[in-house]
Amino acid sequence: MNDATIYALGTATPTRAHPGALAVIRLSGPRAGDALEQLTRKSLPTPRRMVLRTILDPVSGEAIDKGLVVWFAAPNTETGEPMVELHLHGGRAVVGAALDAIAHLGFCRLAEPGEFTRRAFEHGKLDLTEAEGIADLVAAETAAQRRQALQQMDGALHRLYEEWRGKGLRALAHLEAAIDFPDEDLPEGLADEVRVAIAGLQAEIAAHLEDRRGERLRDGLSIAIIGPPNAGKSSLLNLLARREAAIVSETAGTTRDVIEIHLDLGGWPVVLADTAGLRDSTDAIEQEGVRRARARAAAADLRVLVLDASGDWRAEMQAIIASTEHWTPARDIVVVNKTDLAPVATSGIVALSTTGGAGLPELLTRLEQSAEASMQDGAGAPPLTRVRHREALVDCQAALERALGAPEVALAAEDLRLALRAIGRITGAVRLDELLDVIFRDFCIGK
Ligand SMILES: Nc1nc2c(ncn2[C@@H]2O[C@H](COP(=O)(O)OP(=O)(O)OP(=O)(O)O)[C@@H](O)[C@H]2O)c(=O)[nH]1
Ligand SMILES: [K+]
Ligand SMILES: [Mg+2]
Repeated sequence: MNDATIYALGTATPTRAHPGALAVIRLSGPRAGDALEQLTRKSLPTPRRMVLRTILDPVSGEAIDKGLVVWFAAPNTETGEPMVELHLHGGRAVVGAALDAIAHLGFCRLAEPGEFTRRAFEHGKLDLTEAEGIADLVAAETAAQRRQALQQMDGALHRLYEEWRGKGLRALAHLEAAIDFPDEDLPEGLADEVRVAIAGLQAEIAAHLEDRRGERLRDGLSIAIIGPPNAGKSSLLNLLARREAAIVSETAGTTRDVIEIHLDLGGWPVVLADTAGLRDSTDAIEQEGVRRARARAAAADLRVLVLDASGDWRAEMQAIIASTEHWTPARDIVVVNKTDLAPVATSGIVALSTTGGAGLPELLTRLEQSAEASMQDGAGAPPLTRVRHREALVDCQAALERALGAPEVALAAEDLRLALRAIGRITGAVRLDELLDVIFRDFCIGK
């Protein structure tokens, strides 16, 4: 499959309304150099040097554009293969003719989605987590998402998972040695050493699984607006969204479904949810709304409780906090709304008026502080970012647990192998010959 030389437009597809000033077309594969020679009718330039060339159609000989081209010689390229970049003018006709010209060469094909990165992985230029980091970087919408993706692309997760795999491999090497070379002089207390190593690994993985920062950052921090009917929850959602996302009315019980909007809160991506007013109701539909509101409040990373300043807000606050699962006083925020009707001056709460906008700056500051605090739980180690990794690590933990409880060394070794295979699945690197290397390095058996 990698015999093919592939090509693709690397920049956005130009449209009539949005032609690009520039367009970059990339080629990768064994005949990328041939392609450049034939498209320019000149020999290859010095690698990694931009040179000005006229691009010609190989069939008609017609000049298509004049642009900067770069030749990258393998293996020191992004994919590990010979590569070419064509920096052209970004209009539709230029880009269309240039792509046609490459097709006319007869030995290149259009790249499939992600194929350049996949080739980089196959040539050992990056592991799967780094490849995923690239995808996340391209998809990043906020500053914090960009930082996390960049860290992952730079190998932060790769190094963490490889470190765990290294620890597991050493423990496995001890077990393998005990199985394969029972008469050899092995260090004493081997079983204990292995036990301690496995338990240590389990603890590290457990802490990593607990840490939700990475997933929050990729998917958005979940914030639920809750409170009694008519407190102004939907008004607050609309104020933060700067549009009429939810219906506002003086009828108590207006909102039924959970309504979500996406926000950038000081660089943190947020999914903000408006919910039904919490009260006992005989209306079956409203009851369902209240059930959903409570479920969302419990599942959210943060909660904003909105109360009506003109009512008995202190009593309502106490009742709702007491009945809300996972209410966290240090993070969750109490907003007393409609302060245009009844002023309040109480510390610890945010006094707001969604109609006049009073108190909005304070609320935004509190929200940003709470978001930042949630995102920084367990900061330091790079966070888990994907369900794929989480699932593999859960499998890994289960296998480690079985290994600890195994009645025989051979069974423990098998479970440990499965645990390592699960980690290897994350990075895409499971090679059995590595195990032998580790055995001989650690023990010098047969010397
Ligand atoms: N005076 C005043 N009225 C407000 C304020 N905020 C909201 N309201 C009004 O209060 C009423 C209820 O607002 P909503 O935003 O629908 O309240 P809600 O909490 O979403 O209500 P439900 O969805 O029914 O639970 C509307 O008539 C709003 O115009 C405020 O700050 N001051
Ligand atoms: K309402
Ligand atoms: Mg509402």
